[in-house]
Amino acid sequence: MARTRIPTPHGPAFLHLYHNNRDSKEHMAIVVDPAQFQGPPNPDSPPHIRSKTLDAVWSDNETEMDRITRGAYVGRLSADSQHASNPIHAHTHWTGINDLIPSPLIRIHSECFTGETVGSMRCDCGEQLDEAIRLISQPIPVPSQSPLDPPKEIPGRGAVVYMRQEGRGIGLLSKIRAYNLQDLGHDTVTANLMLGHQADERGYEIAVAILRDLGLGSKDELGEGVRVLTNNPDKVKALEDEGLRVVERVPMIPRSWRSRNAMLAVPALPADRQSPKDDRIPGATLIGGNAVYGEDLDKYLRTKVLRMGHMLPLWLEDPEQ
Ligand SMILES: Nc1nc2c(ncn2[C@@H]2O[C@H](COP(=O)(O)OP(=O)(O)OP(=O)(O)O)[C@@H](O)[C@H]2O)c(=O)[nH]1
Repeated sequence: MARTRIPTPHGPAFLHLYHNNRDSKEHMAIVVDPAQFQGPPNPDSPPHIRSKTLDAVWSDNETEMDRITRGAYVGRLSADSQHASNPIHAHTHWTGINDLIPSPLIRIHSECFTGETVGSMRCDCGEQLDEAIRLISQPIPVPSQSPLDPPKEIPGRGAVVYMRQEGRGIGLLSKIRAYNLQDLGHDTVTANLMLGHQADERGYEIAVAILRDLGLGSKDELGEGVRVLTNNPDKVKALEDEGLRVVERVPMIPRSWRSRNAMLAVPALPADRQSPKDDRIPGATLIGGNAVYGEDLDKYLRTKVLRMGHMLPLWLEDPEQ
């Protein structure tokens, strides 16, 4: 594996690139943990999110420069600061107010060339990737331990695991064929099935192995269960089945659905159809409708809710009804 620093619009992060022995792809983790840029861990703050394989010594003849080049350095690498990590100290356990701060926030993101690179409006994948990094980077309020202490904040911490599972695992070629079937009127689930695929062919073994390498969600780590950003209950179950310790599901609301304009565009709903806080909504119209989201994205999101059981806290209205 290798790691490097990447500045993002939401703050600094580390990009980790992983090889694996299950497939031929390179999967990634974008680690948000700004405290790491300030130097080695200290026992009074949450542990740094560090890769165990990165910090390990790889061979007897590995030089300091080899370790630095592959990313095993602490703090921010610069011409004045060039020290490889000391694997013994890289995973200092935190002795502090462990139970007062929320567990790290993570998202498993699946590759989407069309949505992320081309900016296709058939899905919201590009927005979701950016939004996930933004949400993970949000400062976390820490309750004060005595009435005399002012409330504090610590930097947001967590990771996006970027899995090379294009088209929910069916690959780009099949996804493009599925798009054409969608243009004939089929939804994303039916289009997959017509091509001989399952609705969702993704697996999470590698994603959980990456998180384990980062010390996140492992049952053997001190207090580091994870909060998972997703609306997909099957994803949460699949992650738990692979051994991830999930302490909370955090909804991943499409950004535009929350915007003021979207809310203003909501037609008045009868009292018996008020939006519940966080549950699957059978039946019904995309708040804001095509004017805000576009027809293709509208259909994509509706199918996620109505056919794949995604938990979006918004009313959907079926135009056919
Ligand atoms: N087969 C197929 N895949 C699609 C289509 N549109 C987007 N995708 C893929 O769907 C995946 C994105 O799904 P996610 O946004 O992670 O959705 P999810 O994991 O089911 O649920 P959330 O975690 O709630 O977002 C990516 O791999 C996209 O390439 C489509 O029309 N057909």
